[in-house]
Amino acid sequence: MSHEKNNEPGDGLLSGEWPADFRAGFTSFVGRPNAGKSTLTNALVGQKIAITSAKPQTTRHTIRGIVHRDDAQLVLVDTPGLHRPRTLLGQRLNDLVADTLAEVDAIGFCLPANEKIGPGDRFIAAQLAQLRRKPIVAIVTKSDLVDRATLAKQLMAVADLGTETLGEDGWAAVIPVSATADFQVQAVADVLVAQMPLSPPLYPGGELTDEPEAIMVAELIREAALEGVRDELPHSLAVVVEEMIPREGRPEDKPLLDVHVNLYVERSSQKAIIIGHQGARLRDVGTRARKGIEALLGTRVYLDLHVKVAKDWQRDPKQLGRLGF
Ligand SMILES: Nc1nc2c(ncn2[C@@H]2O[C@H](COP(=O)(O)OP(=O)(O)OP(=O)(O)O)[C@@H](O)[C@H]2O)c(=O)[nH]1
Repeated sequence: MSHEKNNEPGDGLLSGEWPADFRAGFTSFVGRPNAGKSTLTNALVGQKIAITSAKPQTTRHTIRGIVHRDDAQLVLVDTPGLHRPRTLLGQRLNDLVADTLAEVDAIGFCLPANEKIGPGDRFIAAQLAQLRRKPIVAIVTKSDLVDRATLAKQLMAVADLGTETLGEDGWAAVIPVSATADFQVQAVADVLVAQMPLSPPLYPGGELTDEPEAIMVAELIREAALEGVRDELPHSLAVVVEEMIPREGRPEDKPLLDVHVNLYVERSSQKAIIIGHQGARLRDVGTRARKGIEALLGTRVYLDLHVKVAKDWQRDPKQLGRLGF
């Protein structure tokens, strides 16, 4: 048997056979809030997993998507927006980011094509410079939003930022992409794969995420709950899946999963927003989230949502611990 194509993509862990030049490893996207990290992750993985939104810092959990290819496996660790700590929550997020980055094989630093390099980007670049000798690929996102000349200028400016912060060698590569227009998405994967070590596949094929199902369920609910009210509730919503248990006494071919979930907000005014007039909005959120969860888990779901007020949870270490941060 030739050793190039003797396995399903990523199935090597089970079959014990993979090409000698197979590469596998971890990578993580960093960048200012809204830089396009989640959208790029989704485009690469080909399934909607990470939350995307028009508002900054919605990605609170580290979510991995896996790109399976015949020649490589790229495990994407989606970090929250690296930003200057303001609240305690911000501090925790930054610790999480630093821990995550120390473990990955390469970093993709996302900078939007349509925004001038700013202090936020420089701050992140300076942080990345401290992770000595970790390959960093500069990814110029949203390139569909600018014309060629502007894109060329931005690529130069980004390259300059690399040599300013990392010294002569600068970034491992600079590459433009548009995740929404499907421009250069494969090229980004190629560039990142080139930075991965030679390694057998790390995960069996077909596995799209390494995240506990509960976290993905929580993300789906959070996304549904924020829809249309992001302006009122951008950062003050935490979703905790308390329980996911198969309903007893169901026929084998018609299982039902009971999912009990608490949504935490900071103020009772926010609770009212989530719930809506006579609970209409919450019912709607439940219906939409349930469809997503059923699609994700492949089983029928009974979704039980409760909204609770946890005062100032972003600043209270005890609350943060309870909410899983
Ligand atoms: N036109 C265009 N818009 C994009 C592209 N990629 C992302 N966006 C938009 O930019 C916004 C932010 O994208 P996200 O992927 O959520 O950004 P993020 O970096 O993950 O943001 P945080 O989670 O806040 O850190 C969303 O409204 C996206 O639809 C792109 O390639 N082209």
